[in-house]
Amino acid sequence: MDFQTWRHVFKLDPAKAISDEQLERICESGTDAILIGGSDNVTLDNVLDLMARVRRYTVPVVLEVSAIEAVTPGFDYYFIPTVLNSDNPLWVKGLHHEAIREYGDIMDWEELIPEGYCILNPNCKAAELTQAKTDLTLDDVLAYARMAEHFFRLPIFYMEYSGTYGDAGWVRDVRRVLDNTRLFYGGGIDSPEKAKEMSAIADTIVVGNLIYENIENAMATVQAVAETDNKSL
Ligand SMILES: CC(C)=CCC/C(C)=C/CC/C(C)=C/CC/C(C)=C/CC/C(C)=C/CC/C(C)=C/CC/C(C)=C/COP(=O)(O)OP(=O)(O)O
Ligand SMILES: O=P(O)(O)OC[C@@H](O)CO
Ligand SMILES: [Mg+2]
Repeated sequence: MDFQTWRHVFKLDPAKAISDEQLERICESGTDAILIGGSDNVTLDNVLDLMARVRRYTVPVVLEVSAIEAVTPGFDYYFIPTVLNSDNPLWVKGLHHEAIREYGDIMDWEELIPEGYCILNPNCKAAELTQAKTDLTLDDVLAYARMAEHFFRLPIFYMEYSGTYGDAGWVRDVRRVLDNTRLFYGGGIDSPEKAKEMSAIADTIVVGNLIYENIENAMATVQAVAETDNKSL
């Protein structure tokens, strides 16, 4: 299992309810992985509950850590966001320092995958929580992408438009400046057409809210990505 080959990922929010039947469809959909994460009300109880339910299936499962108290063993990977466009150091490296003080001795570093987030929707919860500076120009975003790849050498640069569909032109320009860092795109994918458009550009697309809003469309994004490649960029 290697996250570097993933093209489609579903993000499940531990704070939201999902039926067993819907969860089965998501886990057996052919998606490359299930990412468990959210920006608020993430507790150890709801993470453990969702992990146990997803573990019935063979799909890889990742915890995207947003709260230290909800970290628990049993995941294939731990994705750790650092918000590059926040000027509050807590969200860049502060909580990370605290968590490494707590778990540094027992950590399997191979399972820990840092993600350089650039949050671009000013109205999403994650932007509000982390005080992200979202009034950015394309040049600002390109600089964050280059910083992720060449300065911090992060394996993932995540363009986060959570809740709204992003600018495909910007995503394309960012993709063109990245060689080794993988570009994740997430936000507002609510149809197979949008999944196709973004997966023709980004390395990996993340589908979140749609799971809870329109499960049929969510399922259709998997096939749409399977039919799309991003080789011609
Ligand atoms: C015991 C054991 C197994 C230990 C394993 C070792 C391990 C993994 C230790 C943890 C190490 C570590 C460095 C942890 C980091 C701790 C931490 C809390 C870091 C801060 C992360 C961060 C910047 C969070 C801010 C919020 C954010 C960017 C979340 C990402 C997910 C996201 C944007 C979800 C979307 O949110 P949603 O709820 O859907 O809201 P909207 O739809 O409104 O956007
Ligand atoms: O919920 P949506 O808008 O699909 O966004 C997916 C993901 O990027 C959220 O962190
Ligand atoms: Mg969400």
